[in-house]
Amino acid sequence: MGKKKITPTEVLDVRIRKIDPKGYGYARYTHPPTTGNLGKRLNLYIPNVVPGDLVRVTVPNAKGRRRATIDFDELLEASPQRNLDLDPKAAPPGGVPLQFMTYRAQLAYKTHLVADNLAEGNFDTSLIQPIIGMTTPDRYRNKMELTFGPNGELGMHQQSNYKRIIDLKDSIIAPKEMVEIKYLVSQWQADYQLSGYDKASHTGLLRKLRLRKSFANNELMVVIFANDKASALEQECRRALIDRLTTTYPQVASLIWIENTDISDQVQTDSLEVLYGHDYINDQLNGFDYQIKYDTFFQVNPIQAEKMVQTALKVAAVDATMTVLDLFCGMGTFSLPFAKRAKALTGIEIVENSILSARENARKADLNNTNFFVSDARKGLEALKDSDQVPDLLILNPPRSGAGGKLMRAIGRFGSPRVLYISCSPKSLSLDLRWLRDFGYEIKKIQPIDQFPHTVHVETVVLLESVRKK
Ligand SMILES: C[S@@+](CC[C@H](N)C(=O)[O-])C[C@H]1O[C@@H](n2cnc3c(N)ncnc32)[C@H](O)[C@@H]1O
Repeated sequence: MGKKKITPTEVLDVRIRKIDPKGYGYARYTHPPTTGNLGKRLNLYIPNVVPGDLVRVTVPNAKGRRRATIDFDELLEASPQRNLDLDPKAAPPGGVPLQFMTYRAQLAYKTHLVADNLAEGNFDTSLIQPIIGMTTPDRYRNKMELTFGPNGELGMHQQSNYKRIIDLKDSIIAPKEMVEIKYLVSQWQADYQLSGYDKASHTGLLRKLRLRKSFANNELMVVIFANDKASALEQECRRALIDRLTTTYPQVASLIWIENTDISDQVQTDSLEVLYGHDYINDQLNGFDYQIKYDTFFQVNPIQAEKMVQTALKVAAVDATMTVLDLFCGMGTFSLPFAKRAKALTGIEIVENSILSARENARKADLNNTNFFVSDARKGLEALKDSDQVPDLLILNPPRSGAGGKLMRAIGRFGSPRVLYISCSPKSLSLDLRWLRDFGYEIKKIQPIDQFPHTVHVETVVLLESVRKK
């Protein structure tokens, strides 16, 4: 049997051309004629770099490869877009692929992202307003979700290898006390020798740690997802978790244990036990109170969320004569401020807990002109179709995957004179908006807002008007 041919490892110096949608730097290497691999191109995807960096990489088996995802060995030349305050090798991972880019460069990158995606749909990109950024773009998140690994890790899935959990040391976007609570929980786990969940064998107790924080009220929620009930814990172990958390952090207003025995990684609930406090925390946004449960969606960056709602109100120019429909309304982040100015507002949302909160939040704000109901957005829209009143303004703020063609066509047929689309994905935004063009809608305003510094995501508020003659 002939020996398998081993092609040599190559050490290459490459310049980063751009950041791809997942946050990897992209570099291209074309093999020179002398290597006998003439003109063949090797596409390299390199984390923790910025466009313009010159880096050295070692690529195993380079000759026959077309692509490689690989860490760099050495930063040979830093791009002007690089944040030189951060040690290029020292910063921890954690869903923040742009953390090495200056914040100014991040904002420019995101503006391009919005423009490129809208240009692909042949939309007028001259309507794009200067992006609204943060003054201090660090430690802004009010929610973190960490995974327990089978070897005692507690952190994030590695981007290039989902099975591997990288223990979280720190994160530029997590509030300090969330990072400290991570250490506290890890210590408790080690002291009581509790196993982390192993997805492959479906064994191990602890699965996920979800932390939520109200910046406005200084309240914390700690949620542990486990493969068994809390009653499986010994009394002392359970007591230690509660005592350690609540004495060190008196702001813990809710500690919840959720049993999730499902084989899939989806967060689901077999049973829920409140170990301490309530099953919610209270937060505020734009002067409204919001009750947040473990599974209710709430905008993750409260400082920017306030600016986003203010922008939406300004762009849509709602007044007391207008009726509003808010699809994907969540707990009413947009609904409440809009209802305060409008004649009436209907909100539709699929998560029951969110609708219960939205009703309660509206009641606390003395808003008697709201009507919230649990439904899939498209089915809810269908149900409203037969009522004689088409709302003057339709708001939609779908998840990152977008609304999709079926719903967008239904919105087009529904025929509200104005549509306000708030999107956290320029790609799905551009795809969704193309559907509305066929129904005679034109874009009037486009406002990007950086809700997610250090990540590749960006929020965009778009106002459309129907220009079709009735
Ligand atoms: C990006 S969030 C926006 C929520 C709200 N507008 C806010 O700002 O807080 C999207 C919301 O859509 C909800 N959702 C997801 N799929 C849905 C569907 N098919 N129909 C209705 N709501 C849905 C989610 O539960 C989530 O609350």
